Amino acid sequence: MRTAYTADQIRGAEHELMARLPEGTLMQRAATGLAAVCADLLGRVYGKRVVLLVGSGDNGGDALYAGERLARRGAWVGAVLAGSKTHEAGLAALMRAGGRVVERDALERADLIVDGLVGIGASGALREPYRALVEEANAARGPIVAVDVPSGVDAGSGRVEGPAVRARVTVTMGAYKTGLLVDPGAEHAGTVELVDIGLGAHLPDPDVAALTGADVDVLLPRPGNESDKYRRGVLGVAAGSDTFTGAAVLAVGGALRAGAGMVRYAGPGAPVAQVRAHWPEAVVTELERPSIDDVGRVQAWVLGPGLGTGDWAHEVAAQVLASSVPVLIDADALTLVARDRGLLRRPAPVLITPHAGELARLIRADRDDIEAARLEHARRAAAELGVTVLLKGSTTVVAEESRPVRVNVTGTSWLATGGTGDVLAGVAGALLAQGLSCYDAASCGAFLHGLAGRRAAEGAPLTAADVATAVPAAIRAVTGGGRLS
Ligand SMILES: NC(=O)C1=CN([C@@H]2O[C@H](COP(=O)(O)OP(=O)(O)OC[C@H]3O[C@@H](n4cnc5c(N)ncnc54)[C@H](OP(=O)(O)O)[C@@H]3O)[C@@H](O)[C@H]2O)[C@@H](O)CC1
Ligand SMILES: Nc1ncnc2c1ncn2[C@@H]1O[C@H](COP(=O)(O)OP(=O)(O)O)[C@@H](O)[C@H]1O
Ligand SMILES: [K+]
Repeated sequence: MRTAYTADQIRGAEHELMARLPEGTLMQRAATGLAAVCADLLGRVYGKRVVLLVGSGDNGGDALYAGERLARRGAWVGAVLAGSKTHEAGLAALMRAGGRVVERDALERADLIVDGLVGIGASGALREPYRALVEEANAARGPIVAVDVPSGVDAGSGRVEGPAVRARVTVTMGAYKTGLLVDPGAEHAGTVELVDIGLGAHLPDPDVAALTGADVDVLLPRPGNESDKYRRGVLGVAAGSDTFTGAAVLAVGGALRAGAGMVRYAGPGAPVAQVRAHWPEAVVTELERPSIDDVGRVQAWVLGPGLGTGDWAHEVAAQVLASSVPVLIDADALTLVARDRGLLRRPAPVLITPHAGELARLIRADRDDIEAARLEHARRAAAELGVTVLLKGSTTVVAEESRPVRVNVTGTSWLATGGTGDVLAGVAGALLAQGLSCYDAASCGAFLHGLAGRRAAEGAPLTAADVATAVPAAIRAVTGGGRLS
């Protein structure tokens, strides 16, 4: 599990640790790690031009001491002093090592730029002259190494207001910051390198967590000798309408590929014909009226992709939600629930899988605000609605009350194409039916879906059906393949 923390949590841990160590120890550890990453990126250090952007706080101090180390190895190191004050001891150390203070035009010819403008001490959008410096650094030819967080990215949320550094690498001190895992911050951070400064034992429960392949391996259910199709978990899918048939096909496909023992599909005539044609494996019930009485027993439901939002759909949704098993609510069913929140009052667990637009309707927020502050809104929705929330988009996040938000680190922007969300609903629904909690089904589902997306795309467009096809390969990749139980 990769864990991440807010700026306040990091500051608290640093405070505790600093009290036990000689002054300046942590900054020296940070600078050593930072200089090592810079040296790796430069290849040969001797003779290279390194420009440090130095703000008024300790983030600038880290940059200056790393600059000192690079200057001692023969680099030409120039510091652009941007703040109202400068870390004096750091600047003196750089000077002693042969570094110098330079003007901003040195950025143009830099082989490497070190962004030490602001770290976890920043508040709000960058002010001048930092803004202009960031824009010049982003436009320069040399790669940028950001110290702790890219300046302009809010360390605690990943929020970006105004200009922000676009780093090749971010060298982060002591622990990951939440803003490095969540877009738009994550996108600005480039590759994140963690420098161990000894914070570990002083850190509280994390703010957010990201599953790794090994975590998903542990959580994924596998059939054993005692398994049969019913015990593995039967998923009901209430999706599709005479207008939207594809969503049903894709959701059922995702579920079959993600290990459901059986999938029972229920819908009207047109999607029934399509599901039958694509998936002879599914057990299909054609609904003559909006009733799920004849569908048979299931351990979980996926409700909503392509379902429509009229009276028929409302009645199907009400019946599915009146059942006593977990329900994943997606797409059109989210619209129904936004209109009639009473549908969510049920004793069994609910997982909702909105994109930002759908969540905006559900919690009456602005879509752009949600995109800009995904964590905050996913948390708010989980608390307000009393459900588990999987918020889709460039960074998918899973929120449930009293648990750290899980951030998904797989995925690719090639997934931004019609129907991939229906596949995700099927995948996560199949995991629910196999007994995972909403929290685990959502986060493992997002992980596998993202991995399947990457495998299906490999740098080129994909279709939603390709993503479903690639799900078993994604599962094999995390489980090591072939293990029997
Ligand atoms: N503590 C530790 O043990 C360790 C800490 N470490 C390092 O220290 C960093 C934290 O240092 P920090 O607390 O000094 O804050 P920091 O991020 O440098 O910025 C603060 C200054 O920036 C300014 N400023 C703020 N907002 C602004 C804005 N919007 N636009 C423009 N300016 C703005 C404001 O200055 P002022 O406006 O007063 O001039 C403020 O005083 C941390 O990220 C890590 O790199 C490591 O060495 C490991 C050990
Ligand atoms: N820019 C992006 N980067 C990564 N993944 C994305 C991006 N945009 C969308 N996705 C993913 O693609 C899927 C789209 O789902 P959704 O919006 O429900 O589409 P649809 O309704 O067409 O199925 C989600 O899993 C989402 O996380
Ligand atoms: K920085």
